[in-house]
Amino acid sequence: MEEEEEEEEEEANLKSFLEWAAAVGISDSQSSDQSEKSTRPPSSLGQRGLAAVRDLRKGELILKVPKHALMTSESLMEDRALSAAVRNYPSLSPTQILNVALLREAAKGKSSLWFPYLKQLPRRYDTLASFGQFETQALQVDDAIWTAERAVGRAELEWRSAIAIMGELELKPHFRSFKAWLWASATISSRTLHVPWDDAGCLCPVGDFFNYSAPGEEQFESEVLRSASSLCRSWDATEESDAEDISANLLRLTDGGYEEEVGAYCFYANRNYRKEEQVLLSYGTYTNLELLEHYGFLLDENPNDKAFIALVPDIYSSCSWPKDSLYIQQSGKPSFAMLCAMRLWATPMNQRKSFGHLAYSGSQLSTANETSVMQWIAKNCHLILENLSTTIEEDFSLLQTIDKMHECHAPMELELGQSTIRGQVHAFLETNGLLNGGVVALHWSGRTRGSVDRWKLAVQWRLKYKQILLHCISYCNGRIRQFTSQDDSTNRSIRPQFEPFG
Ligand SMILES: C[S@@+](CC[C@H](N)C(=O)[O-])C[C@H]1O[C@@H](n2cnc3c(N)ncnc32)[C@H](O)[C@@H]1O
Repeated sequence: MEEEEEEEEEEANLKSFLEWAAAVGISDSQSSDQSEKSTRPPSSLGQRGLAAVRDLRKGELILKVPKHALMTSESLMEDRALSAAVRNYPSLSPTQILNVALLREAAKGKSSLWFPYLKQLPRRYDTLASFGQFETQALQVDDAIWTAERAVGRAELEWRSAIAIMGELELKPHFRSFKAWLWASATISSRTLHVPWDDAGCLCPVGDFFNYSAPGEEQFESEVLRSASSLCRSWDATEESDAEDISANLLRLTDGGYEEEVGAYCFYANRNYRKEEQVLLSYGTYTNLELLEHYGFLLDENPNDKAFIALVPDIYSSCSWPKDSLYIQQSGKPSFAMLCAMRLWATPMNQRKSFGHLAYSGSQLSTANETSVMQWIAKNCHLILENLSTTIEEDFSLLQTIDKMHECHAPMELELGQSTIRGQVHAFLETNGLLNGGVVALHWSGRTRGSVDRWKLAVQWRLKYKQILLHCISYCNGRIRQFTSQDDSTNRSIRPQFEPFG
């Protein structure tokens, strides 16, 4: 019943928002003819989003949001009290200012110009900053746990340093709370679009309804090759020099932007769409952990996903590649830089200089060297998988159990086969206060549903991580098998400097 009421309320909010959007001139077609409309919310595709109402061609303008409808720090500063207060706190960052301004606007209720927009915004987000202790630990991998803890810590720090201005603005305690701050900062993190005049970006009504797809290969390659061409030039065209390796941090692709001459934020179809298909936008190139951190979701198939494994300090110091370029790709293949760095590291110190050029060009140095590198990587991926507290199979079962928990709302009806899973479900119920004297509480509040969703995201993330490591082991073993079945015609007599399986 509670859920039904919520859905009805959401529908009503969406309806009044769309009426408001049309009234402020947000338009999804180039003409006023309704048959020319290109998109409509909501999509019938799970996530709230935008669907094509007719076939769309690549490059076609699909949405225009005039500047006066954008919510930016600049537009919100028309509130004199706000702009005066902001002047008194020069150390606040652009994002903190937008955060405060958003909370102040939300606190105005119906008297805000953006009320219909604010009312239909999600009430809850699953970005990493909203992860509790249990959900954070469920990520299992140290790097990810650290990223989540950093996100929470940063949000808290930013909130603390904005308490004074929120007090000066006399925001009600509810809007000054850390919970409200997290809501505003997740709204900004997951919904703002880039504008040239403010680092905090803008909230773009209707424009923020587009869901995400990773940059398409075609689009990705042309953009990457263009922006990375200068780097590529110095590299040999070896099989490892795929564009993905070089470019990950070079670009942030989008399919829309603010156009000064039009005075509006304009969105274009990034490919052809069939009628009823969901129109997606590429917010940029993100790993699953980054998507989780900034947007609160992850992709089942993310071509930009990466798994980082701890390398010995000597590897980092023996090369000039930045640490974040040394990773395993979604396919399981080590990144170009990771291969170069490891080949060099596996070269005796006195030969590194002479083989540096070859290593940096992405070439294999010798069969022995390559075999050692592959063995080292495979062995370490194995060790990591062994040391994580659940296996891939257990994570799969746990995800099924979590889905059932969602459906039946009463976990005591669940068949909890494996003891690891039983233990994890028990820990979840206990952490969320759902075990009343050993009996599972039947009432699942919105808060509990949020915790279940975030827990599921954490398990999905760690499962993807483990699958990348597993693919990597297969990749390395495949390479080793290749070497053992072929003559070492490229052996340049460099001996590995370590015994991987010592
Ligand atoms: C800019 S909003 C897009 C519209 C959003 N779905 C809504 O309900 O308003 C970005 C948010 O949409 C969701 N989202 C976007 N793309 C997604 C995808 N491919 N899969 C799952 N969720 C997605 C995430 O919650 C993300 O934080």
